[in-house]
Amino acid sequence: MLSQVERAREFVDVPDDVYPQLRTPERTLKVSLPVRRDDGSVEVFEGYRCQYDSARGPYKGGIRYHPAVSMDEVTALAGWMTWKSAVVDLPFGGAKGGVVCDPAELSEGELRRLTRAYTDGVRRVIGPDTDIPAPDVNTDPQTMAWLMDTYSRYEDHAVPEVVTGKPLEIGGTEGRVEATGRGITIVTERTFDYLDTNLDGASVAIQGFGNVGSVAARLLDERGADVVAISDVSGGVHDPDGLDVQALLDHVDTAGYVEGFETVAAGADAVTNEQLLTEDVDVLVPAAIEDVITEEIARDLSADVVVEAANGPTTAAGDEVLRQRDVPVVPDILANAGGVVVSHLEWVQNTQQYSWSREEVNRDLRQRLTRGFEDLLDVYESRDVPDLRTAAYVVALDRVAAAHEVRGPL
Ligand SMILES: NC(=O)C1=CN([C@@H]2O[C@H](COP(=O)(O)OP(=O)(O)OC[C@H]3O[C@@H](n4cnc5c(N)ncnc54)[C@H](OP(=O)(O)O)[C@@H]3O)[C@@H](O)[C@H]2O)C=CC1
Ligand SMILES: O=C(O)CCC(=O)C(=O)O
Repeated sequence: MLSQVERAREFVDVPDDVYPQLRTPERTLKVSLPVRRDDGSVEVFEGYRCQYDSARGPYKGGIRYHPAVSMDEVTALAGWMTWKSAVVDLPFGGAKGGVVCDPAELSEGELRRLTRAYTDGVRRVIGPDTDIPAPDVNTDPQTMAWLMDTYSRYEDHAVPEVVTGKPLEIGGTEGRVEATGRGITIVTERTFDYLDTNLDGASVAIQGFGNVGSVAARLLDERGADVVAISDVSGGVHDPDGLDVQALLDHVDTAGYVEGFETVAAGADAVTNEQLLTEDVDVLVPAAIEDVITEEIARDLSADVVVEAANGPTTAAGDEVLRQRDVPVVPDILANAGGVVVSHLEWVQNTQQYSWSREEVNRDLRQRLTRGFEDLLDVYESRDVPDLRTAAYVVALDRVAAAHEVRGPL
């Protein structure tokens, strides 16, 4: 993350006394979370909340449950949230949280108690005007409902605006569950317009079939693209004539994993995650975890365009190879910003006790992502920046640095 900011700095006039403040998070809280397991024993989990920068507004960012969560990971993710909010011009700073755990090994009751323990642990640093969490990997509207409920118990009244991505029944917004995947579709359309090519019939490979990957697959398919490869942690499936996305959704609903779809779908073959990432397709959409496009994968990558749905899917070395090979990469901080754009609408609705329709939400999402894309292209075309990622960081760094500067010297 710092190398990306460093590269953008060559093109932005960031005052010397502001830049050091952008290189480290403002605060990181580490919490120990005692949770009663279903067998009566107590296990202590480790959780984090990193608040990276708040110059432009309250901290904002998701919470992840995953075995690989660490302080370094949440710090990088919180930094990316800062640049993401800025590139689409939301009045937010950046944060991220996480718990080191394997949710597949926890029952619903254990997940609820873990979420309550996490909320107890971080409740003094989060709040509707200070830091507003949301879903990320392995967390969902139900997780957000438990968080909202636990936080509200301390306040003696309901505080829906402390968290976004909630169920509709407690102040969630229409369109948030689909927002990130819908945003990927909007950004992919805009990329094809820019490259003067047609998305109809374009082949797409998607790594990750969770919230973001599955919605992107469904909407890209509806939009006329051919989704030819999809994977999750179990492996992937490939069909050169296009997968039946709805049938795969049904299969995952019953079987739990993508694996095995090739045995029930005519024309589909099993592929590994590595094979999927190097498929010869028009668009590759990494929508799972960080660091999957390594230097080696980048050398073998055959896609014409990469649209980064995951946060940080490309390593610094992989990025360098793609830059040298002139493979256009639509960077995560713009491509997957649809989630936080609609989270912002949810937060505004909650603070104003108002609600917008799904059509209004989707219209705002399209407008804001399109404007973000235009801002990025303005920089890309008018300044001598090497790639779209650097252009996005120039837009974001400019805005965050300006906020620090106008708030005055130390
Ligand atoms: N949710 C949101 O609104 C936003 C999410 N993002 C980013 O998008 C990415 C996906 O998030 P989201 O869809 O919410 O998460 P989910 O937990 O809903 O889905 C994650 C998907 O990735 C798969 N996966 C996990 N590990 C691997 C692996 N090693 N190889 C291949 N696939 C793997 C999972 O498989 P399985 O289910 O089998 O474990 C699952 O299909 C993350 O990088 C997240 O930070 C970005 C912006 C907003
Ligand atoms: O909706 C949000 O507030 C943030 C979602 C998120 O964690 C992300 O964009 O990476």
